Amino acid sequence: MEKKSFVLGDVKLTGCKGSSLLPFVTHGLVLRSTKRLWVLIMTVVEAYICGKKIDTQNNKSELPSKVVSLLIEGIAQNTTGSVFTPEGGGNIEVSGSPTEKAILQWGVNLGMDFDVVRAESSVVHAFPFNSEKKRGGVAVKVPNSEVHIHWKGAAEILLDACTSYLDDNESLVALDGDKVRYYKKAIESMAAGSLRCVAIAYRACKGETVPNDEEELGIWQMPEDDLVLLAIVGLKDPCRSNVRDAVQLCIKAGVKVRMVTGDNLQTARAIALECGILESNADAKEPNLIEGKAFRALSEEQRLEVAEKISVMGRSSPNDKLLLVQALRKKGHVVAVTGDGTNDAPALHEADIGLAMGIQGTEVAKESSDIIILDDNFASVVKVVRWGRSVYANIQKFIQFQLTVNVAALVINVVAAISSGDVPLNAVQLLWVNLIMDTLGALALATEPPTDHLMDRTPVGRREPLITNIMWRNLLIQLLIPIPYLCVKLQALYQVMVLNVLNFEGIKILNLEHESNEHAKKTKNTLIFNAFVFSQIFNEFNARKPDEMNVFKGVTKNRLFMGIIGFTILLQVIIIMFLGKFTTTVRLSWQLWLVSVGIGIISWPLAVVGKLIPVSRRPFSEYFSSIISSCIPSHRRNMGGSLRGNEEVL
Ligand SMILES: Nc1ncnc2c1ncn2[C@@H]1O[C@H](COP(=O)(O)OP(=O)(O)OP(=O)(O)O)[C@@H](O)[C@H]1O
Ligand SMILES: [Ca+2]
Repeated sequence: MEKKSFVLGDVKLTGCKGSSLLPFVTHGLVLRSTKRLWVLIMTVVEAYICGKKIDTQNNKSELPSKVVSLLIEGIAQNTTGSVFTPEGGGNIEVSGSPTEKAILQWGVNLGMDFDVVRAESSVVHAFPFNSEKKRGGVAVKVPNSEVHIHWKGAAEILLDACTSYLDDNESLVALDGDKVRYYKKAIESMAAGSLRCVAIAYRACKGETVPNDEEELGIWQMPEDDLVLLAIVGLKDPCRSNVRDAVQLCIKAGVKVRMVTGDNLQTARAIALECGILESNADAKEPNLIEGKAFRALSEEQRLEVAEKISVMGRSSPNDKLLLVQALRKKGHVVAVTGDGTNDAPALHEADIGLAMGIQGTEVAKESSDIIILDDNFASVVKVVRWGRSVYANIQKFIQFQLTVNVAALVINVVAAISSGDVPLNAVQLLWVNLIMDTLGALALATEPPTDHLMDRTPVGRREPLITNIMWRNLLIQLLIPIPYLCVKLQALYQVMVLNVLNFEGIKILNLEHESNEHAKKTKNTLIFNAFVFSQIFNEFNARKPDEMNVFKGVTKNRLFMGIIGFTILLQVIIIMFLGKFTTTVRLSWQLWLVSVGIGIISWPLAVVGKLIPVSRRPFSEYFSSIISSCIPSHRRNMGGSLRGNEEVL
């Protein structure tokens, strides 16, 4: 099935789970299952070869040639990247994943001529890098009819499979306890410095031990023990400068950022501290910081318990990422996952929102995601949250506006019809009112650009109602405008209220007694209609900011909104002044125009008063449910489950 997609700044939304975009964007939590959103170009900055640390800038001269040639062979053959030398000279170009590129570039610095080295031996079998095993390898046939098995992978894992190393004199030395401790310490110190550690090892086999025919080769397990350690390198992932700020913005917006990576726990910890995911060293301990293996070993209940506390998971497998997403979703969280590799696909798919990376992301990752981050930058995730919240808030604004208009019109007409058999707002007028609120209102309110205020809000829970208590309060307060009119209709308090003037007494006060009864009634109804429309026009400003006092903030920047308000007023004037026949209205004097606008503008101070009334965070619907469930025993039984469900979310 072809996915619809559209590009929004640096993100591209793909339409397979489009509806799930809304919940995420308002609340939730970003779980990065890749470090790539964080970093720029990786480079090898530390290396341990021949049992000692070497200078990565000037390492060629101090190394024995056999070690260099084996390393170069491994780097050139055991890679998914490549090196391109432009014809006629110029800088060489390396391609591949960031890790591959860094290692290839280091190989070039060691004197590797990529094409020449690859032509010298032939690959007989390959085991592509695998996130589960954290290593990748090739078997290459070398000219002396030997087969070299080259492995490259997570340092401490590969180190465990090594039994010897080549020393300065090119002789094979057994890896004794001291040397293993030395290497482990080196890995720890590199990881603490936020370096990604990769080991390169090899093993020589006799040609006869490798199967010849294709079929046998297909099922052949390349030897992965008794390896000779060639090098351990530390790759630096420089953090993008804006990542820390973006993480802080997420935290402020109530979005918890977690890092789940295949990297070593210490590397992950150092990077998390650098990016602000972990605030201090005190934070960096279990269960905030956990290894994939430990998380995997927990029972399902235990996983549910610790999942919420986890900030960083290191050495995770693709399945750990999936388990964490599942646990968090079970806990009622809305989960967004970022990922690049094929290994991230299950987690991306399982998440409420999957965000794949546009540049580094594999096709599989992109296919499993809802949003593609075109610039591979975490700051764009913040943009997604901002825009998503804005869409959600705009829908809420529109709903509130529509409800106010509809309920007000309905109440006016129903009460009037019941009390006097006469409807002040006729069908054509209601059609016009509908046009204002449906088409023009939607255009005006739904196009409000995102504001910083959106990022200060707390997230909206998965089961929170779309119409919040604040919206109900704003709606009810606006209904106070037609109340005087209704009171008159109901023959109560008619002396004091504004719209009173417009009905029974209105004809007298508006000096319409000398006019024909029919004309006087039409003038009164026109005034009601005009005042009603102006109330809605002014209320459209209130609808922009349901929870802020200053409803005019940034209004001039939204040209479309201003244009629509102007256009609506213009159309209203045209209707009243020239299209009376059509809407059964009459022309109004300037005094009555002032009265209409005056009544309409009451909507502004009313909204301010309304916002001073505090509302509870608990949805009104829940109060009703509890009242009903306490009254009806059977209802209580039925509601039990869902109420408990809600409590868990809150
Ligand atoms: N091309 C590679 N060759 C060998 N080892 C690699 C390679 N890429 C990564 N590794 C090793 O595997 C670890 C990362 O594993 P994995 O790719 O599963 O993690 P990830 O979370 O997907 O990482 P990323 O942040 O790069 O997306 C690294 O710490 C490194 O030691
Ligand atoms: Ca990855």
